[in-house]
Amino acid sequence: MKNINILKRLLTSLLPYKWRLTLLIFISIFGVVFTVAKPLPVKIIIDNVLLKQEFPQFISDFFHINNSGQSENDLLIFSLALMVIIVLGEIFLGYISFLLVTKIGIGLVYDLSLELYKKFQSLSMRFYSKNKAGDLLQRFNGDIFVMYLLVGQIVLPLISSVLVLAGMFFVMMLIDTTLAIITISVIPLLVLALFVVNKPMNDSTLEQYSKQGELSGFVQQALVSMRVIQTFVREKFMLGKLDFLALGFKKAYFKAVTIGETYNQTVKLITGLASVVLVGLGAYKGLEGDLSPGDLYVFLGYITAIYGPVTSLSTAAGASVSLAARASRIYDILDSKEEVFEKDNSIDLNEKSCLIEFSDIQFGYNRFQEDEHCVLKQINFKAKPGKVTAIIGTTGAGKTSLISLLGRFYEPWEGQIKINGTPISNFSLVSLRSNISMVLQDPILFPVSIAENIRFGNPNATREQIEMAATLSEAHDFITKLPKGYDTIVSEAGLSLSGGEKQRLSLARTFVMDTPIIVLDEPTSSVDAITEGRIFRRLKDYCKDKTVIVISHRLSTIKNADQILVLKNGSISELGSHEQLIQQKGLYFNLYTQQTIN
Ligand SMILES: Nc1ncnc2c1ncn2[C@@H]1O[C@H](COP(=O)(O)OP(=O)(O)OP(=O)(O)O)[C@@H](O)[C@H]1O
Repeated sequence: MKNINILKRLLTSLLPYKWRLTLLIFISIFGVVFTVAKPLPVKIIIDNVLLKQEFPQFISDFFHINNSGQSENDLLIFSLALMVIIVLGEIFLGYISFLLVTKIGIGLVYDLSLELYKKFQSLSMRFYSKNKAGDLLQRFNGDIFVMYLLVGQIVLPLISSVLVLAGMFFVMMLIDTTLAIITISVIPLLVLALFVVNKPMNDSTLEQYSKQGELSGFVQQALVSMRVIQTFVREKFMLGKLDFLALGFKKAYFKAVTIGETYNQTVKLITGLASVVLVGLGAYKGLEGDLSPGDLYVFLGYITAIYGPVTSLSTAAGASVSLAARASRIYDILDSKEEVFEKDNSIDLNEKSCLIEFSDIQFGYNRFQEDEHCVLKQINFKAKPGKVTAIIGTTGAGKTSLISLLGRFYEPWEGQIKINGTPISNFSLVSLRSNISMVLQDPILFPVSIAENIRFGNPNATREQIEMAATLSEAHDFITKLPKGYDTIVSEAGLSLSGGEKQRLSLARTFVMDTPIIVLDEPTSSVDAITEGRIFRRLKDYCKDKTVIVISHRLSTIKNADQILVLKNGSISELGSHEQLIQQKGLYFNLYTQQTIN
């Protein structure tokens, strides 16, 4: 049932192509006429030219041929001309329908790629913590391409095979009813075979592609972590893991192919045996004089030809099972619930200065699941414009989780975050996020030029603005020393740059955005203390009226912040200025004294 629903959904995706599809169906109908008419010229040559039989009355009437005066030569030429027309017609229609099928098929792949990528961009971070990038890539690159087969291997063969079978059945009924019925009785047997094999074929195809996804996910992860693998000398260990996954894929692949091929061969067996019965019966009827040699030729021609549409019908049925299985992997993503969504009447955030207010925030990652636990509890604080709010705390205290809520990458379980008194859920996501520049812990760069990497924060930034942002983040000097300066291409995952250089580029990308809210999550953890000091001094000037939230483990960096928020096990344990917190002699005091001694 599930497969039928998926196929229905696939078919509705053909709606934008209805006119091309209609043209394709018309071409198929013409094609059927040619296929069905194929043995007829030879039948005329055998029966009416060689054996000099008369045409049946209805044919003579239809073609206005006078039976008594028919000339063998004319008939021969007519039949040969008919043969040439049939060959040319088949070639022409085959070519046009191939082009149409390709155009529709590749169009479907294009449509779905856009839809899927759009969905990828709308899904929250929770989705990405649950799904491996490699498997998603496999679905995007591999599974989407099955759409290409929808028209070429399912819709078109189904239509043309049914039409060809109906046409042949009609002509066969005119010649011999018994043989026609035996020929058509093959179809229920094929349906039975498909019914038996449907579930195992579906399950094994799904397993095959999910194993392939796991394997490519592992390889992708290994490729970006090659340095760690080599540093820890874990090549053998990783090879063992790959071997395990590859073996799983090998087994699943073999199982899926075996089931598919068993079905194909069963189809061949059924149609092959039916052909033997038909040839035997036809020849017997020919001997008895119930079939003319020309009719027998037509029958034999159809028996061999009928194998084609019947096989393609059953192949189409088999392909639809595998297509449904792979399409379900795509629909699973398209149907994933967007945890963070916009209200219909969302408004734009359009303020020069922003007062951020966290009220009674409760949050955790795996709500309503076995491992549900609260990561943030009763968070209440305000971050004012023109002021720097620093967040510190032990590892895993919930600092990154806290700022993720501000950009609505996750939704809080309870409580509200407001900007200038309006809940952030009232703002459109685009406007909310375009007002926040965020430097994340892991500076991710793209394999494009340095200038393009910085411009990612603001596509309209001029070269001058890019260089200013780079100066602000202490990146300008090292960039100008690179062979091509700002036009140097950052290699895959930024491997050719040091950690500190990547962080400074990431900061420049943020500064070029020029937003009223700036969030920095350990932005300078890999930068030396002197450079870091210079960056923060510049930052203070730059952020004069901006609301800045900064997370850092280096207390020397944040001791000048206007307020410091100390997180402990997901709750705010201390809040105040450096001097106030030192006087409290709590966690901040301990951490600060420890770092100063070190
Ligand atoms: N995507 C996630 N899914 C489930 N749990 C998560 C996820 N991200 C973080 N956590 C958990 O939430 C808790 C808080 O993590 P968070 O990253 O916010 O801490 P942090 O204070 O920023 O730590 P650090 O200083 O190490 O960066 C941790 O227990 C962490 O394991």
